[in-house]
Amino acid sequence: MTILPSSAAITRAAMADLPTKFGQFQIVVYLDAEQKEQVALTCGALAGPEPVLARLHSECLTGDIFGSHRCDCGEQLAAALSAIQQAGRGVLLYLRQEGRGIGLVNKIRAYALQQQGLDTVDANRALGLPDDMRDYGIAAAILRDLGIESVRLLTNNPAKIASLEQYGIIVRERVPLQAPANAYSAPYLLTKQLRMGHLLDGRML
Ligand SMILES: Nc1nc2c(ncn2[C@@H]2O[C@H](COP(=O)(O)OP(=O)(O)OP(=O)(O)O)[C@@H](O)[C@H]2O)c(=O)[nH]1
Ligand SMILES: [Zn+2]
Repeated sequence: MTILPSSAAITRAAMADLPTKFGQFQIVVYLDAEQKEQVALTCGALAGPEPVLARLHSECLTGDIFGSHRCDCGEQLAAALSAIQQAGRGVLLYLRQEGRGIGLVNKIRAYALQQQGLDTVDANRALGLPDDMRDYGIAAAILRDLGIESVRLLTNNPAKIASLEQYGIIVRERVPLQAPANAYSAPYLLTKQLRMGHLLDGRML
């Protein structure tokens, strides 16, 4: 495997304690090269060779903030924060890659197409956009800044593991993070399972 240089320029801009309904975190805010605010929520002492329980969470305004049933993001976010607190040591990166990197306007355009019957992959393609535009160079740079060399990654997405490893972070273990499907999210989760290679247990529909 070729290790890509994780040259993403990030600056540690601010840091404070953040008590939450899940437990005590520290929030660290970074600025990336585009001056976008990227966030790490940390729990416990992270530096060193011992693998750290980690979640790389891509921004989903509709799921994370509004409780949308179209996707599993909000539930995954809550489950990841709980799991990190339970472990007593871990990190959640909140990455500003809305809509798998296509942004909110395009994601909502893709939702409108999904309303007409396209699935999440074909909706992106109908807009002339890639299935997934995300890059994990910024995530790798933040993990490295926190002194993290290897992780136990909370994900169902093998592409996320491969991409992070390309930037030189060792993924020691995949920790599944599966939210229950509902009537709205089931077709979306089925597409992720069948067309995007997500490792989801059971039948979605
Ligand atoms: N383009 C597009 N993006 C979506 C859609 N639904 C959710 N998203 C975005 O997808 C991202 C979350 O990606 P997921 O594929 O659910 O999860 P993942 O992060 O790849 O994989 P996990 O680690 O297993 O959760 C967020 O940025 C969401 O805003 C959709 O229908 N179309
Ligand atoms: Zn979502």
